[in-house]
Amino acid sequence: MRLREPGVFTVDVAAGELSGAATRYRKTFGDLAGLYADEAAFRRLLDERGADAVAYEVTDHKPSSDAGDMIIGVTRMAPGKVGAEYFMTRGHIHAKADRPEMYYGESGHGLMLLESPDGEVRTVELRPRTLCYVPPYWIHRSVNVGTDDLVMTFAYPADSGQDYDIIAKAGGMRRRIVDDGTGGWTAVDNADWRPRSAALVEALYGEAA
Ligand SMILES: O=P(O)(O)OC[C@H]1O[C@H](O)[C@H](O)[C@@H](O)[C@@H]1O
Ligand SMILES: [Fe+2]
Repeated sequence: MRLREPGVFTVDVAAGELSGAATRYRKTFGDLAGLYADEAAFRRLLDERGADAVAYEVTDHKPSSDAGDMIIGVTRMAPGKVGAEYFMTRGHIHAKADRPEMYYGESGHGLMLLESPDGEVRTVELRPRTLCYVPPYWIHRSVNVGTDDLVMTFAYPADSGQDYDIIAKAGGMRRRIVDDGTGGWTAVDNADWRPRSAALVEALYGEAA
């Protein structure tokens, strides 16, 4: 049996990264076209910051993509809004939909926005030392509802994969996280959202249905 070597990494909370991790994934504002409700505000943001400005960045350790192995890393998200809508990640369901994930708040104030295949919605607030469990089959997206960088450590099974189309095909997630008018957050309906067909929901659940 050829074993992998143990790894040790440092969560650099101030830098918002996993020091020593080999891979880095960056999403710029230019990558996030179509995500936000207020398109004019989105164009203004691109003009002000430039399409290449980093919206969020992930540093992670991906030892393999084997079933039973694990990917660990750190996400850092900038604070801000597009119109009333707080900055968020693209969001996904795992390509192997029955794979879970955990997120641990390191700094900042965030939310995990979750949506089940048949359109149930949950929000979990993330603050330092909050551990959020994302169960199998839930679409998930992080939202920075604070005024500082949101930094989270995460871990998920190495064979999970990410499917982004599930959100795009539904016209986004069912709810949008917006400023409540006093600097807090509230969830509002996304008028563009369309329910998934029963056949698609069943296909996602596969043999577990
Ligand atoms: O994949 P996105 O929806 O763009 O979110 C960015 C990242 O969020 C989390 O940190 C996940 O664990 C990463 O695997 C993911 O890549
Ligand atoms: Fe995930």
